[in-house]
Formats: sequence, C-alpha cells, structure tokens
Amino acid sequence: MTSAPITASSPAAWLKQTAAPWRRLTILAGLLAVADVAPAVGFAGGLAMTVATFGSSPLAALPWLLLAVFSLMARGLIGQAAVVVGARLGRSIKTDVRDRLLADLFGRGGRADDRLTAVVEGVGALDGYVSRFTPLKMAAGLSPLLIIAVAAVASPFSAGIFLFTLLPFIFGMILAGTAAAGESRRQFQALERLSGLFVDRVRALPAILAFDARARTTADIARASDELERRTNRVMRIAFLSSGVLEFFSALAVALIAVYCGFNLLKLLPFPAPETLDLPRAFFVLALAPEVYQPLRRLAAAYHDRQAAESAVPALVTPESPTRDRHILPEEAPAIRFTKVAIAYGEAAPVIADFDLEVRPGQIVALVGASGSGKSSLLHLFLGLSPLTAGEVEVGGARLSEAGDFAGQIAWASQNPIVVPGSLGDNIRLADPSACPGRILVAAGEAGLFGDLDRPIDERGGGLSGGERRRLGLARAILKRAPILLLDEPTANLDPASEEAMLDLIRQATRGRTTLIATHSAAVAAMADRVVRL
Ligand SMILES: Nc1ncnc2c1ncn2[C@@H]1O[C@H](COP(=O)(O)OP(=O)(O)OP(=O)(O)O)[C@@H](O)[C@H]1O
Repeated sequence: MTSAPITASSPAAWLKQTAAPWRRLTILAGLLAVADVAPAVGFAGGLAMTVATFGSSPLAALPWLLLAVFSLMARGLIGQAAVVVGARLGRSIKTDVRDRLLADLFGRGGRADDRLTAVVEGVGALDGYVSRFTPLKMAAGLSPLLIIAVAAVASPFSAGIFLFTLLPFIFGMILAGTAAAGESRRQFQALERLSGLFVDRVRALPAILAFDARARTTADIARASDELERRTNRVMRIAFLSSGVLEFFSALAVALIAVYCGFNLLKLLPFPAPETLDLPRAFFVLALAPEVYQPLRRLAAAYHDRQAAESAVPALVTPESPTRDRHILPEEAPAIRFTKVAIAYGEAAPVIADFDLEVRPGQIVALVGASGSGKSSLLHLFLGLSPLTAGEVEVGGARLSEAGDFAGQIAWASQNPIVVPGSLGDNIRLADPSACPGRILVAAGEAGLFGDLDRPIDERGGGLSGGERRRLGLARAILKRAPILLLDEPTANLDPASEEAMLDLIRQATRGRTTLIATHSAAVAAMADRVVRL
C-alpha cells in the first residue's frame, strides 16, 4: 500500500497522516490493548471470590480459581496478539515511508549523506510509535475509566479515590513528556550529525590521508559522538526520573486504596464510613487498583517512542516533488530554449543571470568562457544538480520547472566521471544497465577505449589514466540512447594528438542528438555549429 506524498504542518499531523492508510490495523491494535481490561477484571474477580469462598468450601472456590487462571492465560494471548498486530503495523508503515524516501532520494539524484540517518534511524523510530505508543494511547484513554467503572460497582468510594489519584498521575505524565520532547529532538539531531559526519569523512578518506588529517578527523568524530552520548544521557535521565515519579504516584494510590479497604473492613475508618465493604468486594477493588494505573504506566514507558518518532519527522518529510513525466520528451533530438535563466547557489550572487539561448534540434553548441563563468552549472541544470533560480529551460516544449530534471533523456559525460569498484565494462554499463556485452564493447570502441573490458578498477579510478577516464564518460554517453548529449570539458588535459582523435569520436557521438559542450578548447569550439560565450 502506498500513501500520497506527505506534507503536514506538525510532526504529530504528519505521523497521523502517514498511519492513515492503516487505520483499521491501528484500531485493532488499540482494541487489543483495551481488551486487556476484561481478563484483568476476570482475574481480580476470580481471585477475590477464591479468597472469600476457600475458607468455607474449597470446592466452591475451584471455579473462581479457574476463572483467575484462564483470565491470566487470556491476558497472555491478548498481549501476544497485540504484539503481532503492532509488529505488522510497524513493518507496513516503515516499508512505505522508506520506499518513499528512497524514491525521493534517487529521483532527485542528490547526495545521500544527509538522508542516510532519515532512511535508517528515522524510519526505525516510527516502529515504536505505531506499534506501541498509538495502541497504548488508546488504552490509556479508555482502560482506566473502564476499570474504575467496574470498581464502582463493588465500591463507589474506592472508584472516587481512583479518579482523584489519576489527576496527579496525568499531570506528572504531561510534565515529563514536555521535558523530554526538546531533549529527544536534540538527541536525534546529534545522531544525524554524527552519522552525516562519519559518511562524509569516509568518503573523503583519500584526502584525509593525503593531508595527514587523521588526528583532526578522529577528534571531530569523537566530539560528535561525545555530544550524542551527552544528549542520550539527558534523555535517559528524564525518562528514569519521570518513570520514578509515576511509579511513586501509582504505589501511593494503591496504598491509599489498601488502607481504605482494610480500615473499612475492620470498621476503623476515622470518618463515617460511606459504604460497608465485605471481604470479596474489598479484595476485588484492591486487586483492580494496580490495573487502573497500569495502562498509564505503560504509556509513560512508551512515551519515548513518541518523542523519538516526532523528532525524526522533519528528516522524513519528503518535499512534494513536482510531477515528473519521464516520457514527455521526443525520441528525436529536441530543441532547447533557455529564457532569462538564472542560477544562484544559496545566498551567493547568481553565477548565471538573464541567460537566453535557442538551440535547434540536432545542433551542437559550445559554451565557452573563463573558469567559473557557469558553463558546467548550465549543463547541471538538466540533471537537477544546479538550481534553476529564475527563468525557464524548455526541452522539446517540456519545462524544466515542472519536470524537475531531464536526467532520463540526457547522455552525460562530466568533467570527472564517477567510477565505481568493478570492471571497466561494469563502469560503462552504469549508463544503461540493460545493455548487452556487445553494445558495451561497441560503445567502448567508439569512445576509443580498447583492451580488456574485464580489467578491474577501484573506486578512485585506479587502473585508468586521466584520458581513459574521459573516454569512460564518453563511452557511457554513447551507450545511453538519449536525444540530448551534454559534454563537460571532454578534451581537458589531452595532448593535441589525443584531442584530435577525441574530436572525431565526439563528432560521431553527437550524431542525431542536440548537444551542449562546455569547453575551454578552441578545437572543440571550432567543431560546434555555434559558439556561445559566457
Ligand atoms: N554546487 C555548488 N555550490 C556552490 N557553488 C557552486 C557549485 N557549483 C558551482 N559553483 C560555483 O559556481 C561558479 C561557476 O561554476 P561552474 O563550474 O559552473 O563554472 P565553469 O565555467 O564550468 O568553470 P570551469 O571552466 O572551471 O569548469 C563557480 O564560482 C563555482 O564555485
């Protein structure tokens, strides 16, 4: 089951909306938690009657004893069923949210570091919320009142004591919950920071080793992990403190009931007795006393689940992404039009402003200009790697502002093609995972990559020269049958002879496609149909 994209005003609303498609299962889990009341009452009644009848006739006590035993067993079964339903609910919701996060992550083509904690820890934090906290919340709202109503039948005055002592209990829970909320949020932020830092440093390992920054990096990670430890300790402290306070109130209330029932039985109450209790009724009320507070204590114990889930929500909300129709572009080379395009990174001044350009279908346009003039940024627009701050880019009539990116229709050779550990053939195949070995061989040949395609390459490109890396990028662009070709500095750092050979290969690759090339090379610019200076 997949829910709609979610954008909600508050974490609580987001969680509610996210769980909405599983409303029935949620209600079932809640009802099972509430159903625990029936065996609790059965057990208290059975025990009270056993004690009351055992003295006069042990045989008459047997059915009551059996009731108490069966009630205990029913309690176990109901608890087990609640765990199974809760686990199923948690699994379903986690899978849905995780799928949505991953789709958003891959759909945007961005880096995954900042969402890693969301996908792993954040989604995990939903489990306790849906499988424990939500059903227990329902039980905490209904069960004490049900038990008090039953107790009122045996002893209305005791029911009044129950109601009265519930108030400080609820007040204590609210106080503890409010105190824990902020700390829990800060703990999740510390966890996100540590996780992001760790992934980032692992990624930058070669640079760290090259600049001998091991000590500094270790200190950074140690600091972030100390911070997480500090935050976790604070959350735990609040949790222990609040559960201590709640235990105290619950013990006090049970003691109050015990004193009242005992003194009433012995007729020793220091005030006029509001009712006369006999042994079974007094025992029944006393046995029910812990049950009144049990749902609230359970809810308090699961309160941390709610805090953890709410703290994780900001990282889990996927921005409502524009509808992306990957098939809106024609198969043939399309026209491209830039209208008053601006690109600005963050708050910095625009790198590109008021940029207008019309590229005809199949045309080759070279973008030239000083380093930093924004050539790569213009190409990155098509892949969603640079922001379209103003204006519009249209490809065959489709608007970039509506499509988000055109990555599916782009063959792209970047300045530094990404290399993954594996063989050279595996690396070319990344552009089209469905390509057969024959097509990969042809693409490699057309990009000037000859030799063994099975030769191993590590993640830093070890095993490839600088020129071969560029050819790898070109081979990928050739392999991908896309109507637009983007080449970023395809001949940088090549000697004139290699560049000349590369030009022939590029010319072939551009056939039947609309091509944009960012370049500093006069030879590449000369090959283009049109040169645009930035
Ligand atoms: N992801 C980014 N975040 C912030 N600033 C960026 C980012 N990418 C590029 N820039 C900035 O935008 C400006 C233009 O960069 P861009 O790479 O587009 O220029 P270029 O003309 O392709 O340069 P070169 O010829 O050296 O490759 C530079 O000042 C660069 O620092």
